[in-house]
Amino acid sequence: MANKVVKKQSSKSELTSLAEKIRQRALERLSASDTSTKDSDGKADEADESEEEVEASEEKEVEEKEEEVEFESFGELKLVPELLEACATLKFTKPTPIQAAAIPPALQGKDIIGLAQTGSGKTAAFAIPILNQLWHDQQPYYACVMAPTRELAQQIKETFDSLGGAMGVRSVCIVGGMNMIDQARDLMRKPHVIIATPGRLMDHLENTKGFSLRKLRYLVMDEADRLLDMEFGPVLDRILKVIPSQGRTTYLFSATMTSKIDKLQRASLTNPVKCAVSTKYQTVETLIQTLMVVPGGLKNTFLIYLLNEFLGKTVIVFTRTKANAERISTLCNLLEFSATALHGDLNQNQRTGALDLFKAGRRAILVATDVAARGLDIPSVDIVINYDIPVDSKSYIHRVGRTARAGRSGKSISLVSQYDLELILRIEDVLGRKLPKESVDKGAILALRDTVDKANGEVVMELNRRSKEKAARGKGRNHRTKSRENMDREEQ
Ligand SMILES: Nc1ncnc2c1ncn2[C@@H]1O[C@H](COP(=O)(O)OP(=O)(O)OP(=O)(O)O)[C@@H](O)[C@H]1O
Repeated sequence: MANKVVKKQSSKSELTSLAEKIRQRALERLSASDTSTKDSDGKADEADESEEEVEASEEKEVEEKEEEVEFESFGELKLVPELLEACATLKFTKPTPIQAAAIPPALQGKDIIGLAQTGSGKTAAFAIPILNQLWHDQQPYYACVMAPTRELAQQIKETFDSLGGAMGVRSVCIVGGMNMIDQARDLMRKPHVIIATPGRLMDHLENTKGFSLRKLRYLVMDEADRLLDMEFGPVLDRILKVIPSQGRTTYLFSATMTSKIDKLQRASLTNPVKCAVSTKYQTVETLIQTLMVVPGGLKNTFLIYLLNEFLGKTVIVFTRTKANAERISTLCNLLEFSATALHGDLNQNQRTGALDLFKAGRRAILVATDVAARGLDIPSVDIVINYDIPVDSKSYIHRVGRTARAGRSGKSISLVSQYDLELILRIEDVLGRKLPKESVDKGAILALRDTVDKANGEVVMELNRRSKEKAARGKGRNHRTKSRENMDREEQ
């Protein structure tokens, strides 16, 4: 954990001195014109990174698996010894409920729709049956897993590697933002499992000689509802055209799943079994969710107040826009809360670097857009703060699901301004309950306000300056690659 300069305060005099300290530090740093701890392009893009609205219609389309089966150990699932060993090494003692529900029908060769809460072990629920089959029938390009973001694809690869390493499984991660030629070389090494974002996978299917998925046996869509959305749909349709429909097993997994028949048809499932472990869109019991009503113009101050309250904890702050993520992260650093940003305006090395810094505990705060909302498994996230309320409820579920994972506890706080009331009501509706309000120390807020506002003003000016510089540098540059890169829509 990065060194802490601010301590949790309570009395009024202490608060004033806290504000004074922060102000002092801000002034010192501003005069040194150093407003960020990392390289950033400061692009002021207000593009909305949210997902589409939750589907209201509940159409019945697949057979549901009713009975809940409990297994005391993975041994009862009759897996190959190498997989049992890997589970033991990973300290997976018994299957989680989604694993207990999905693995048996998957081992029988069924198509699966897996629906379970965030952090409940869905990755292993689809990786284990694939690896078990692969052991009996080791072939190149055996399975392909698609994920909506690069970071999630990388994480899924790590799960396949740790579960399949002992049986010699080779996997490759094919995502946007990385070198095509290196990836083509990796593909030529005939890996068994390909984990990919859709745009880049399509690129290789079209352009990499000798690479095809004609013999593919398993197709997995993780965060399937997102992949089946409009934005990925056309690329997905093209991918599905060039992989076999006969003899292919398909798994769809997510914590929130579309129930629209046309979308599910896009995935070309054959008599799927729906393994739904909890009812729709539930969050885990170990997660405490609250909200904080924030008067207009005080959002930044409330955020800094909260970060100070949670000093020493690991926090993800979610924003709706890339520009906000960059601004908040810079603001935090200026006020000496160690933060890093993760959003689609960063190049892939910066994105990977940011996540690694956070995972390693070298930054206590990750300020991210929804690019980090789905799937990322960082076990030590204590708190999720919604700086901006997501415009759809699904996104809320995925964001708060970054904490309280695998049975741990966690907390989420949503900052609600007068503009967000409707959004929060919709979220509460989906959750089926009201979110309790956090109390706030008004004295602390008042004491912090000037310092935070001033620092924020400086940050905005600095980011604008960088943005102009970048625009000037970028003028006349060739943007040929842009349209293709845009197919990895997680960047948007
Ligand atoms: N059987 C098990 N026993 C103990 N821990 C497990 C087991 N299966 C998975 N885990 C751990 O639980 C954590 C969450 O798993 P995973 O990332 O697959 O969740 P998820 O359901 O995909 O979440 P999300 O919906 O957010 O993507 C991981 O750290 C994983 O290693």
